[in-house]
Amino acid sequence: MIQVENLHKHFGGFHAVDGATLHIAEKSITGLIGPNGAGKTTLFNVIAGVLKPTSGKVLMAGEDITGLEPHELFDKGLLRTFQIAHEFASMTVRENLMMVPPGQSGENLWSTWFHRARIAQEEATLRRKADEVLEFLTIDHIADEKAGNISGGQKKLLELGRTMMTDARIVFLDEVGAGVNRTLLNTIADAIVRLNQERGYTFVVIEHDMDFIGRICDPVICMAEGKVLAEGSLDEIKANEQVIEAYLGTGLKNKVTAGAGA
Ligand SMILES: Nc1ncnc2c1ncn2[C@@H]1O[C@H](COP(=O)(O)OP(=O)(O)OP(=O)(O)O)[C@@H](O)[C@H]1O
Repeated sequence: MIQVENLHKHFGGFHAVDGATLHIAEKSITGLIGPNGAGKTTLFNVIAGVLKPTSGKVLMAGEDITGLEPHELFDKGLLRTFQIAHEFASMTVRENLMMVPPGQSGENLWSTWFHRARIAQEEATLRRKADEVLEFLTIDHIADEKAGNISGGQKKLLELGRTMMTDARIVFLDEVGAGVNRTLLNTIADAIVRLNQERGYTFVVIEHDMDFIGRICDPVICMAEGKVLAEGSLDEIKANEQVIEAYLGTGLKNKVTAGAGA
């Protein structure tokens, strides 16, 4: 579905992404792992239009989407989640969802917000959809909470919920598990798997928690120093000498060589 060909992203003389080539299969939940500084987030940001590549290509279903703006990619169903913006913290969880009507690009959110007549017209439909999303994610009990007051894990679920208000087909999730308790992490994992199986979402997930990766991701792609080192099941990745070498000395070695996915 997404083909990345010899992608480079340089910051001055520093090659954060240094010739990455990879394929993300349609309807997969692809895990992207690698030691700190491997270039995972930079790669995400280039694919999702947040950063322009230095060189290389990104294709989506054969179409060249290299360097498109995030709102153009959004219209094609490709988006990466972002933390709930500061401005939305004082709105309720349900209102945060209702701010993201299908086919509505991020750039237009504010203009929509100011055109309250249009909001009013669509409100009933949006509210119903938002409530369905909250129920799907099992966070309907916090619908009326201010988004700024909910826990880190609930915020992650809300980020996921925002994608469900759109016509998303492929969603990039960066470090979903950071600072999230185990129970909510399980809820997030379940939601990702259900969205994948029941609604045909494709996911690309960056995560350092190998249990989480092992539980939901196949295949797993390992990056190091801006390049793709290996791709396969987590067990295959864990047995790969180059991968083990890349993790040596990072403190993550034990995480990649033990436990997860086994
Ligand atoms: N805007 C920037 N300017 C200069 N260097 C940058 C910039 N963004 C990222 N880098 C550098 O590029 C390298 C790759 O960073 P990136 O965040 O993509 O890695 P990562 O694999 O996501 O790491 P982590 O797992 O720690 O989040 C790092 O050395 C980082 O310092």
